[in-house]
Amino acid sequence: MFPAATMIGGAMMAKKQRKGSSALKGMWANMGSTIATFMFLWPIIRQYCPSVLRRYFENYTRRLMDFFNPYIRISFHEFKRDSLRRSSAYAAVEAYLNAATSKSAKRLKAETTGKDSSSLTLSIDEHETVTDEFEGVNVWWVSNKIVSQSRSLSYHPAPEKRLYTITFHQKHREMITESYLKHVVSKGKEIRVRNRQRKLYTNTPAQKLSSMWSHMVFEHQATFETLAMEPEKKREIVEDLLTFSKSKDFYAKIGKAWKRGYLLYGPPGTGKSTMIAAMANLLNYDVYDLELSSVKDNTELKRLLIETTNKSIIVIEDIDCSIDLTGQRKKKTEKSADDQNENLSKKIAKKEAKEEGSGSKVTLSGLLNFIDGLWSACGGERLIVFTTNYVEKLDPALIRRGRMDKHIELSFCSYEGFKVFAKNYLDLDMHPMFDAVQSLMGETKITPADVAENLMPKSPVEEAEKCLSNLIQALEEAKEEAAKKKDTTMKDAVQYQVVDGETEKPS
Ligand SMILES: Nc1ncnc2c1ncn2[C@@H]1O[C@H](COP(=O)(O)OP(=O)(O)OP(=O)(O)O)[C@@H](O)[C@H]1O
Repeated sequence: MFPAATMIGGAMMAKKQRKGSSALKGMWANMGSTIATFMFLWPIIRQYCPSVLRRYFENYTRRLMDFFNPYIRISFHEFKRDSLRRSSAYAAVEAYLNAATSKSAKRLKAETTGKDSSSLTLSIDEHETVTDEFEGVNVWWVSNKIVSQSRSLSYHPAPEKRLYTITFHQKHREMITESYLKHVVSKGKEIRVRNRQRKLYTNTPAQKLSSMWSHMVFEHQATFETLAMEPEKKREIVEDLLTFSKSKDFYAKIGKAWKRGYLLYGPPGTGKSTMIAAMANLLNYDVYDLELSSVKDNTELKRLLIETTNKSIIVIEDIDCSIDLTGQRKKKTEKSADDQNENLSKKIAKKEAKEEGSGSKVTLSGLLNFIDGLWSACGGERLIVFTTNYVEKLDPALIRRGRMDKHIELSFCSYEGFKVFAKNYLDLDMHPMFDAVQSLMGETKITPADVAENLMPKSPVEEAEKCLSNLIQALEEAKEEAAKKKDTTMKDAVQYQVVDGETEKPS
């Protein structure tokens, strides 16, 4: 009895379900044909419908669809609105997606970027959708591209604007906006730091208008290990740099912008530029090599500063002859008597030639503002490095502590410095010829650049002894030269006394 009743009930249920599903099918079929008819008619409506009415209609259709659509979309645009600066959130999302989802994507872009230029980096191709999962919730990311048709945006470096869009169900809104997106951005930033390919930027005048940063990959191999310098001094500089890079909270606590100024001074060829490269390699920073004579005025200087990124070194080389920082353009330099001044004259003349063309109007106050004005506090983790061969020629305001926090003198090569070269260039820790080098270095001056040049093997088979004897010969020549110079100076002084004597007592 019971099973029979169940069977009848089951049959009735099945009949009801069949009826229901055929009604549902009919409804879908009707809806499908309505949509098809509408889509067929829409171009005709679009053509004859007045534009105001059409916009009104489109607007309401979108609102209606949004009302029924349970999915939320958030976009991350490559460039901030009305800005040439790349959005850091976009860059972080890009890095995150490339690492997290490129394995599941079906269409990928391959580029030779990254630390090793021989290896390929894969990233999601345009219009590709990838799924990511976070705490059991699925989200969908799409990579998009908008090609700008507007002529007014022709100055924009990228007429194609890229964006990433994330779509998720509205019931996960809180979790996605408060946890997931933070997770994506922080992970993406971490990945970027790990894969960072450091860049060397320089400001080049764009079509004689204003200068813009352009960059190339920074591949200088100098490190503090290869830098020839007294070990104690080197350790102190390395500690100073590392302490700076870890002091974000300290700078915030004392209310100072997170930046530090370094003044590197010393004769040509003593390793100022080499030290900047070693600094960048130690801290993994980008380098902005600022050519002041190409900067039109203080406003442009400010803009260039704003465009620099965190974790960077802003370098102004040969600051003493970059531009006239006293308010007046430097006059053509008179021919100086000694070698050092001759060197300075050449540098100034070269910069002046550039200035004549560019007409830089950057002033000392503009530069001081650049270093520690309000704008300089934008961003953080930046080193500002000035180099000069003639520290005494600089305006004290420019290099006072607080602006240039650390003054580092790079001087002639010491015996300790030579030992670093011998180890790096010749793989020698000790050699009987070292004594001769040490004693000559105590008697005469030689720049690290000259030591490097002499120790460089001139052919693949040249032996270490030959390189050392080249250096000894160079040191002996430098000693002789110095002695000759001293002799001439003394003779001149004696002559002068005699002439003086004669003037006092004419014969
Ligand atoms: N202290 C050093 N350690 C290692 N190499 C050095 C050092 N000083 C100079 N050199 C070598 O000499 C070359 C020139 O040095 P560098 O350009 O750094 O000198 P500089 O002080 O910046 O000169 P300038 O004042 O003319 O710009 C470098 O390529 C490097 O090989």
